[in-house]
Amino acid sequence: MTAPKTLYDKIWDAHVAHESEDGTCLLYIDRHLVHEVTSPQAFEGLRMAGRKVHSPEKTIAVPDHNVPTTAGREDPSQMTEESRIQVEALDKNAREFGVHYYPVSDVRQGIVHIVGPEQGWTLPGMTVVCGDSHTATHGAFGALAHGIGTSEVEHVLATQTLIQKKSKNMKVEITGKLKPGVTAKDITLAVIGETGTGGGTGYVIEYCGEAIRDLSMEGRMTVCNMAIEGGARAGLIAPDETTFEYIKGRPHAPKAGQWEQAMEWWKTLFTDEGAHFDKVVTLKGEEIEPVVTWGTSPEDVLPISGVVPAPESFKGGKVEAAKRAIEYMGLTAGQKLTDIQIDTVFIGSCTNGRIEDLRAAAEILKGKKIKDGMRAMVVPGSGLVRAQAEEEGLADIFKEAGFEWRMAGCSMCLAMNPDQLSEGERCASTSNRNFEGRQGYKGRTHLVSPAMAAAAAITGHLTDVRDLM
Ligand SMILES: CC(C)[C@H](C(=O)O)[C@@H](O)C(=O)O
Ligand code: SF4
Repeated sequence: MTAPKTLYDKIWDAHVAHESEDGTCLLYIDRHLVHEVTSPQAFEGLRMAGRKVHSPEKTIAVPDHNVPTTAGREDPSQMTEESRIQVEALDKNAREFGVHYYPVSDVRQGIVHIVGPEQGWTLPGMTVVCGDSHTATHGAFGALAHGIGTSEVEHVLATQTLIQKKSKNMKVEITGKLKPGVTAKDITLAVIGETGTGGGTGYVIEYCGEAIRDLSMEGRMTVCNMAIEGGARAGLIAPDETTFEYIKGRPHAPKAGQWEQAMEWWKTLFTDEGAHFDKVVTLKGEEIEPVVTWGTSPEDVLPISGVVPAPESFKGGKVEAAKRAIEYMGLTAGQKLTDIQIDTVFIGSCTNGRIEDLRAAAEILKGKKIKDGMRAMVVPGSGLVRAQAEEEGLADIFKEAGFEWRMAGCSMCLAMNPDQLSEGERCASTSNRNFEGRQGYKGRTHLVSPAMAAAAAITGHLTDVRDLM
């Protein structure tokens, strides 16, 4: 009998094309997602070497980071020079090298990590890479998915392989049931609050347990999306009926005839009884509260009922970091989190820009208005999410509440397009990073779930969404 394997071991073993004595491997890559920020030099490298894209049929390109989200955005004059150059380069490269391409004018355009699963490109047991750290999102399907650098993008374009060393196995188990008002975003933030941003360094995380099994595919994507903020190479979840159900019928999913064969492989994708994990973290689902970040690192997580911590309550170098974070965020130690006033709300990003996220926010906003003076925007993760939300009447709920209803893109998640915070503005954001200046120069970010973002938009301060339910 062979030794029991983890899900990660199984996917890894199935993709190793060559292994060197020092353990460095050449991995076969099933899907390569490409966006405009990290690909221009890679394509240019190919061009200069006179090479072609090895597997254009496995390469998917979509502009997302720089694209404006307002009407008339096809007009290049809406972008800064730098943004325009990147978007135009992707357009030229995608067409010239013949890869799958969803330009801004295509309703399927959106954030690469939302478009991939939506179109059925991401499937269980695959290796998926992209020149983007949030590629971890695709791990929700039981795929080994992670970010790569621009020189690796060029390598994958040219060879459909990647040089990698294997990470260690980590298990994150969320037992039991979540309480009402607690979501996948709260799980993933709570895990980072527990492990810290370095807790996953050197590991691939497998998320498991009843609370994970109970999540929809979209919730699972939210969880895996932030594996990277926990420091992990990738995050993954074993596929099950929820996964297969989601995939079936998507444009690039296996068709009738091929489906059964695919399922044979997919059904083997679970961690064997007794397989070894190098690290295990367990959280009780029923103990997770709706959470927010108070500082400038995704690990600065607290239940919404908490107070801004005293820097002295931290250890070692963290004391100084906490002092700086509190100062940057314009807060005082001991201040109740629910007393923090918010002036901007951003609902979107590859963490929380899917239809269920919009439904969750709309559910809270229905028939209500956002606080006077509040700037609030919804940026659907793809054109198809946007269309679906319009069809379901969610767009009307957002607009009637006072939200701006935008076109798809990364938007204020990292402010590479015109959607930015101005100095000192404070945002409740459904994105994944609260770094200094991430959403605009000297802007301040509190990471929350979509329902919590909606609650803050109504009250004008960080709010326990359960008070509005
Ligand atoms: C621009 C891109 C390389 C970057 C990433 O890799 O994550 C961005 O998507 C982000 O979220 O910060
Ligand atoms: S939505 Fe944000 S986190 Fe996701 S890819 Fe875009 S910039 Fe990165």
